[in-house]
Amino acid sequence: MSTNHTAFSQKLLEFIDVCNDGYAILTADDKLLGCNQAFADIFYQEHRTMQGIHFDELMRRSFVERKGIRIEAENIDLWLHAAHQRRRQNPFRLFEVDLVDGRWFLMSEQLLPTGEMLLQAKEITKQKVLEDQLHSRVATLSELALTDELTKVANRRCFVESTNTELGRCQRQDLPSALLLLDLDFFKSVNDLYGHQAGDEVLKAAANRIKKALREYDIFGRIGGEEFAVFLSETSPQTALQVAERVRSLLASFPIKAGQVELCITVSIGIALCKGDSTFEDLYTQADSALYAAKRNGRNRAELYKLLGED
Ligand SMILES: Nc1nc2c(ncn2[C@@H]2O[C@H](COP(=O)(O)OP(=O)(O)OP(=O)(O)O)[C@@H](O)[C@H]2O)c(=O)[nH]1
Repeated sequence: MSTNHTAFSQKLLEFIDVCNDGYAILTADDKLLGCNQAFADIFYQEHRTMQGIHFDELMRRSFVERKGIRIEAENIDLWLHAAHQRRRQNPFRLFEVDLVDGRWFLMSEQLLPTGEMLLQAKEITKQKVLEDQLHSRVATLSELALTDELTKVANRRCFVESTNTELGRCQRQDLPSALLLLDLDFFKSVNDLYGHQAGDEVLKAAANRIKKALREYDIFGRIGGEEFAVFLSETSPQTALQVAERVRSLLASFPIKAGQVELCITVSIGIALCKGDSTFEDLYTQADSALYAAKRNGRNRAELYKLLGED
């Protein structure tokens, strides 16, 4: 080795000693040849005491002492087995790890043809925290864009989009489906007699109660002031009628508490059955016309849209 080379290696070691990034070298049989203190800090260890430790042993310590690398596994042997499937497969590998104490590191593994490995660990906790905040902000914004603020059920846009997707699927697979439009009866008088806030309470409670009468996979949304809608995919006409009746009777069965008062609230429902290539707009118009009939025929009832001449 030339003098210059030796000087370079010596300087490199000095830099590595004070570097914020962790450095470690593993032998071909996976034992720690040496590391700097920044690397040892990941494992809460003193770098001089780490020499000769096998990679597996280092991971076992993290697992047992719950210090260092976060290892979410029931069985460390299985975890090590999976880790060895990923390690030493390519000359270079980059991956992120998180620690039990919440820190995050970007790790790189560089393999020499001899099988020795250089590990570099760069702390990326700040970037990860910002990334997390950004993700949760995006999630909140998407949720706000799709959810009705008052009742927390799907808003009109979300309902229409989801229904269009499901309607298309049912039509492609030739499955029956139905659209229900629900409108609370004489709701204006709730506002007029007890105030807008009581009206809001009624809307929230009614939405909750309607949801209880539905199946997990039914699409339910608030599509206007006191108007809700339900799309029932893979549902026969008989079942659609039963669901509408279940919703109607559950709402009428006991009063809704709104502040100091208890109010008897009922709902009128219009039902449209999907036929052939009906669009959402077709179904909506038909359900709306059936809803109008339900109101006209005395409210607190469900009506099925029928074409002229149908039974
Ligand atoms: N409190 C409250 N009221 C709302 C909201 N959105 C719409 N409304 C009210 O809902 C009422 C709807 O009344 P109408 O469409 O006249 O019908 P109705 O009194 O329910 O009578 P029918 O539908 O014919 O049985 C109006 O008074 C709206 O102001 C809301 O978010 N909160």
